[in-house]
Amino acid sequence: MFVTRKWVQTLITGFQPWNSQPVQLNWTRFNLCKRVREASENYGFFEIVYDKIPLGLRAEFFSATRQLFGLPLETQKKSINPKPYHCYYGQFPHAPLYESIGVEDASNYESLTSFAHIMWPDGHDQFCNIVIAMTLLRVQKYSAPPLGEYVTGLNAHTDKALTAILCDDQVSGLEFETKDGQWINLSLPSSSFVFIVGDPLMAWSNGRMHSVKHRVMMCGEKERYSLGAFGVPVEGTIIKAPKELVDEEHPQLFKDFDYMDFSMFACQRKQWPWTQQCKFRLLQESVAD
Ligand SMILES: O=C(O)CCC(=O)C(=O)O
Ligand SMILES: [Fe+2]
Repeated sequence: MFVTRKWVQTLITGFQPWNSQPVQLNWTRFNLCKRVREASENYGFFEIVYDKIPLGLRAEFFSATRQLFGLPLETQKKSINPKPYHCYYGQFPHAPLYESIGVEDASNYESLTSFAHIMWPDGHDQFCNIVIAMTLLRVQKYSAPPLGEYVTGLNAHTDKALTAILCDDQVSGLEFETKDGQWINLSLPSSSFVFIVGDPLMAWSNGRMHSVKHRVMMCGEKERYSLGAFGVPVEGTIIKAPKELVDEEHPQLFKDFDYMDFSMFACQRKQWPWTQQCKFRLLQESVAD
């Protein structure tokens, strides 16, 4: 499953701009785009039911993920990448249960095999074949909390990627904050994924889409693994609200900004993964003259 530029553009063209006629799409597609847009505006996340990935492959994927996190810590830390969120993260005092490993360009076999060679001296064909069939950018592990406790696995934050598509190994824990301030737990069926609107998509849509605050809370005896395919624009991408979404009634909320500058800015401030600080301020500061 890929989050392609075209796919994200479909979301954008699914908008019915305030000042023009609906985009000409066939009726089913138009309705789907409308529902995606409404969910993105009202909730900032929605469930994708996609049963084309065999459950066995999903299970194999999480077993490969367990193998990866089972490697010595020094090995996991070897995948160095200067780009934010693209390497090993973990051992944070604020989130002791949390660890993650990012793989850049994971749908590309060559970059995947070079990652596997860093992790395992002889490479790991099986790992690569499983991952390529799923596509990923980051895998997360949350250790089980102390018995009987309900503990934060990942603090509340909004995503700095354009979009995220997540699934887990059927150990629930992902929670979303609704617009009226309630936290709701999402237990995903094994054939589903969740789509999340990130801050840049919120800025790109001139504030129409809602970059929803979410967190991971852990309870019970099981550790939890999740997979996140994050939509990261190519270097040099400028996030700029389309003119159709800007008018007198809806002035441009954010200055145009370079995605990579924003991502570096968010990461350098060591906000991640605790970026619940007002995203508007973060975006505005990052693009300030
Ligand atoms: O592990 C999860 O389900 C959530 C991960 C997440 O929100 C993130 O990595 O930004
Ligand atoms: Fe997130």
